[in-house]
Amino acid sequence: MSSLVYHAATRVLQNFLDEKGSLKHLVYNTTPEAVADRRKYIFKIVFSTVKWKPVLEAIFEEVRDSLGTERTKEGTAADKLKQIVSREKVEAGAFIYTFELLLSSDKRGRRALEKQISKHGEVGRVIFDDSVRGRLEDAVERVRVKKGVESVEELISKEIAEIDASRNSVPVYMRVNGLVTSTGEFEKTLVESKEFRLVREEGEGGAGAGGGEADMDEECGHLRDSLHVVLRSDVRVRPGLFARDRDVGGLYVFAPGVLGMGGVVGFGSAMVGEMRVVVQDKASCFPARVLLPPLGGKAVDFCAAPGNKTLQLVEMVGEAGSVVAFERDGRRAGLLRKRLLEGGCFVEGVEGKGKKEGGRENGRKGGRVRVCERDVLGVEWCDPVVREVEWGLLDPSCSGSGMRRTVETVLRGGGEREGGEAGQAEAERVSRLAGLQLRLLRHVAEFPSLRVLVYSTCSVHEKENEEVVGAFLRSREAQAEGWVLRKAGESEGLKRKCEWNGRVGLKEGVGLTEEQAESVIRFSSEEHTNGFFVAKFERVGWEERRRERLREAESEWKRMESEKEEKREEGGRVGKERRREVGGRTEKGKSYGGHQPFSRKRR
Ligand SMILES: C[S@@+](CC[C@H](N)C(=O)[O-])C[C@H]1O[C@@H](n2cnc3c(N)ncnc32)[C@H](O)[C@@H]1O
Repeated sequence: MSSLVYHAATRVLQNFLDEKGSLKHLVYNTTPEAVADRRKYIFKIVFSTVKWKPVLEAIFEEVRDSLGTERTKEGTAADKLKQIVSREKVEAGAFIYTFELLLSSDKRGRRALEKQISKHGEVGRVIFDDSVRGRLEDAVERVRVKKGVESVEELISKEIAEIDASRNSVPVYMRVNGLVTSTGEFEKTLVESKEFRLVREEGEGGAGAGGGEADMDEECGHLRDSLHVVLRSDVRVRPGLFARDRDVGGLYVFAPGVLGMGGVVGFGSAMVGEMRVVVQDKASCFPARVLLPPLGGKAVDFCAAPGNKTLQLVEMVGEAGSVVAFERDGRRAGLLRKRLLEGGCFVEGVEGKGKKEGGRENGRKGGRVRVCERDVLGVEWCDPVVREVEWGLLDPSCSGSGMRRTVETVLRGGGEREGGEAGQAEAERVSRLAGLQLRLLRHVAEFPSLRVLVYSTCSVHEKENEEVVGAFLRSREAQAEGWVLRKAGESEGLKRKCEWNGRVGLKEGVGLTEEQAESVIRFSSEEHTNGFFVAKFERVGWEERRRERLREAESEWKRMESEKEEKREEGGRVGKERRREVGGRTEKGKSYGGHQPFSRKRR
């Protein structure tokens, strides 16, 4: 194993511990080209080390305690080990080398390191030094005894072990990006590769070589239930199975684990890399499908990054339509632009794949998209950028409580936190988020042309879902503008009427009537998706309101613009007078009595 692999793994782990990104992102986007073909292995090393980090910390503590009372001779391996484990933040390399030496079940790494340890950094050399190895092994034994477990394997916390085991028990969803390819082409590519076979429901047509006896699950008697067949299939067997999703057009279901450890196997790396398909949970595909902006429509994604739903909207409105995508976070807005360009969009004001020589757009099938790096709450209702938009999608920041937990999130402290102080902090966070979600809904409800608005979260908390919807419907803005709740599951954008909404367990008093509570869609693991929520609002009497509101918007915008202009002029005049007062010189640190000579536009 080349030392480059371990250097890269150490850097990835350090960046992960410094919260610079997810493991996958760091491994696949920040490691040098020289180790490109070893990335899967690097991911494995770092992922396993992260998983064992609590145990490694306990081992370091033991070593610290035993060496702390010992007078080690300066410059010896024992003395250096003492320094390594005593640092306030133990460096990433110490975790990786100790993991390989003591805990990894795959002994190849350890053997390779033993042979070539001189090529590694000081931390690696110290940990693999024969004179300290015994101390480390003793420390593991003491940790095991303290925890009262039989074997080293049992040291991993039950929680992490469970999550690790469940990682592969949910399907993988891939949505065909119609801006770059088509469902027919996608199916054909997969089937012709002989790597995959399409499992079809009875009466379903299309490309592929499915159907027949193999589509039956004899064990449980489910016949031609494609989701079921795919879910139960073995990801290691070729050809693998995949199926069309029954609710969302262009969405495909693959067996759990089809995305290899950290990477995408075979066909996927190219397809995902070229954004011909987007790995997107089924529930997260619903908001855009429920909104269903028509061809030529003017849509808006109020909280857009990283852009999965924006891509859907751009495809739906087609060449004659347009999409405005807001994102308040600069870094995420950059990511949004990049993904939209790579996903085949024509992004206004940005050169990229969307444009071809001679100014013609390259294979463009979708509408233009304008990325606005702005906080939606700072966008005036009469601002021309939103004045014409009719189809709105609001997918704001939320607690993410519906997202499946991963080893990474648990180790970062993002596990389920109920009760105690952590529970209290989480409850406060959810309340704060719910407040922001409601503010956003009330704010965008006044945009003059908006006729349909879809609200979604990846939360399972009623506080962020039903309660926000109820409070919005009772708000002054919703009442004045005529917003009402519609049945989200009956949208024509779905392949079939969606009647499951997981009402079970819904607490009383969330502020919705029985009928309203049945109009929203709640996803849970029972639907083989992440926890998710979708509500659809429509503006009653939209056509008449729109004309009137547009007139008001135009004159209000003019008034605001001229007020701003007056202020600018006034600022300039006062500034000149002040300068005259101080003899034409601007003195450093001089206060102008709190007056700002040049007012900044509110954002
Ligand atoms: C849940 S994510 C959106 C995911 C996105 N819809 C997708 O499917 O890829 C929420 C995003 O909205 C952004 N956001 C939150 N509040 C915002 C606001 N007031 N104005 C603009 N963007 C906002 C966040 O920075 C974050 O990137």
